[in-house]
Amino acid sequence: QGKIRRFKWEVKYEFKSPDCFEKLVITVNGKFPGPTIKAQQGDTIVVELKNSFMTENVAVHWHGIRQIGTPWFDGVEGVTQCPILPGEVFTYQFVVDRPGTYMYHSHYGMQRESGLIGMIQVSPPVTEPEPFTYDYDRNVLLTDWYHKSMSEKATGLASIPFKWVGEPQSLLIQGRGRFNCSNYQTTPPNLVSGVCNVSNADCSRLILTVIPGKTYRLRIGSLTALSALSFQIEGHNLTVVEADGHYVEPFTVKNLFIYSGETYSVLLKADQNPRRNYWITTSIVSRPATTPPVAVLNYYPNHPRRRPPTPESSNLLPEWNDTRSRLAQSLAIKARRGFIHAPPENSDKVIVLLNTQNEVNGYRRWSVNNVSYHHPKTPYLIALKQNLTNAFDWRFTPPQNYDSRNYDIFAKPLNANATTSDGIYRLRFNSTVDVILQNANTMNANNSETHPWHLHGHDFWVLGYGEGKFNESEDLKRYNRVDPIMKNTVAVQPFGWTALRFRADNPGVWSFHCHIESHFFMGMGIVFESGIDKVSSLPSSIMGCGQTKR
Ligand SMILES: O=C1O[C@H]([C@@H](O)CO)C(O)=C1O
Repeated sequence: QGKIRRFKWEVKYEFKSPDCFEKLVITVNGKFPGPTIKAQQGDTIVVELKNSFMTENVAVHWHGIRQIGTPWFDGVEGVTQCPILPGEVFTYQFVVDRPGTYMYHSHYGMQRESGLIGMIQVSPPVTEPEPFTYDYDRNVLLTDWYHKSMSEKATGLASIPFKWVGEPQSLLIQGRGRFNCSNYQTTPPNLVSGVCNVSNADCSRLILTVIPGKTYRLRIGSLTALSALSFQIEGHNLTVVEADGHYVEPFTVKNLFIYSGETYSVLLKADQNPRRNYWITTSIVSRPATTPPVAVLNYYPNHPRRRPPTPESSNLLPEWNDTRSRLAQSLAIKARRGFIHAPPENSDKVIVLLNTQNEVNGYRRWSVNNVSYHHPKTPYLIALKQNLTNAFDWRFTPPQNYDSRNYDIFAKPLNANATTSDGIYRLRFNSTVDVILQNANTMNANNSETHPWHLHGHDFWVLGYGEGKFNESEDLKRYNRVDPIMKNTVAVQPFGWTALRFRADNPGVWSFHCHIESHFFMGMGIVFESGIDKVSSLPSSIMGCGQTKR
């Protein structure tokens, strides 16, 4: 029987300068990133959330928490709940059932990238210690940062002509980065006037102080809006021990690749020359962009402000387009011996999901099997449970086995027109489902992007990755059926495929989508339902919109 941990949160906008440029930032109780939730496996988390925005709705997703028995508190506006209106208080209540590193963030429109983010640390029961030891625990939450508002970006994506959000202005480590203010005078896309002050305390360099000889567990999470990242600490190795709440057979990296929606725990031993400090960097990979923010690893008792003797740029960064190295890390991640949950031997169903960039009525969109997703006005969970048969397109069966065999993934789509729908994928309760995420060329020649896919309500086994088009007769043989890691977020690489398997054993309605904020907004997602008849009666707090309006 766990403890009940109660939190009272107020979310609002405040002026802050996380990268020295002042803009509106969402804070939780005045903090950005929000407070860390610390709990033990089996505890119940109760968050009383007050929406103090003047004009915006909100909903908060507890990323990686499966919400077993509480599918209505998954926090996805349009899927599991009506949005929380300005001035309202909404109470989330759920059990954290597994130890590990998780995150929380807004799941309303593109609001996540305005700053409603934070971390969740769940410790195991004392009788089941973790299979590694460390002296101290530190959060390293990574984000990319834009100076335009969420509304401006979302409006651009939903306009004709299409206005792409572009690359972020900076990267933040624990909410702090550094924009080169002089760029505002020189670089055309950044010609915006505003307060940019390099001596603002909000953007002072993040200092991670370590005691020589001690071991640190860095809980690294990424909630970027767009960017895939590499994280590195000059002169130090990082030993990966956890991914998305599952223990990893330890392996060592110099550059940790991390996609939006993923968490990793790495062990850092302070075993280098203690008479100096070292650069900590993160950089964008898989897109040709550079905005390296730099933090400092400070060896106690050196002065935290003492500059490392090397240039900031001396920390070796991977090439942005080195897909092979990223794939190599993904392939190196295996479940830890002694903690392997073998996947079911066979699946009941295989769903191939072809990821394409398209147009729908002249609007630029992303589609899955040629269908671009949009939220209904009445959340699915309520519509399905209450049998509201005209709340969304119940008759529509998404093309689960869309014939992608003849689709040329290396070319721009021949016919780029897709359709749009709010139809869902209904899965037999307790069935085992394989999903093949198949990447393809975008609407630009010779271009394919990285997409981190996040599944709500479940963890899945990552069975395999590959380059090119998935080929059943060949690639099935390459699946890892022995010690695959379980995760909730996994990347599909440019022109590649990723295969995963999960058990549809959590009654509810669950979103499965690209964790790139603008891609989901542009339709890159689907919804799974299973076991709706096993969902107990819904709390009235999630209602009040669409057909649930009284
Ligand atoms: O969705 C996207 O749109 C742009 C580009 O494809 C538009 O031409 C881009 O880089 C995306 O990720």
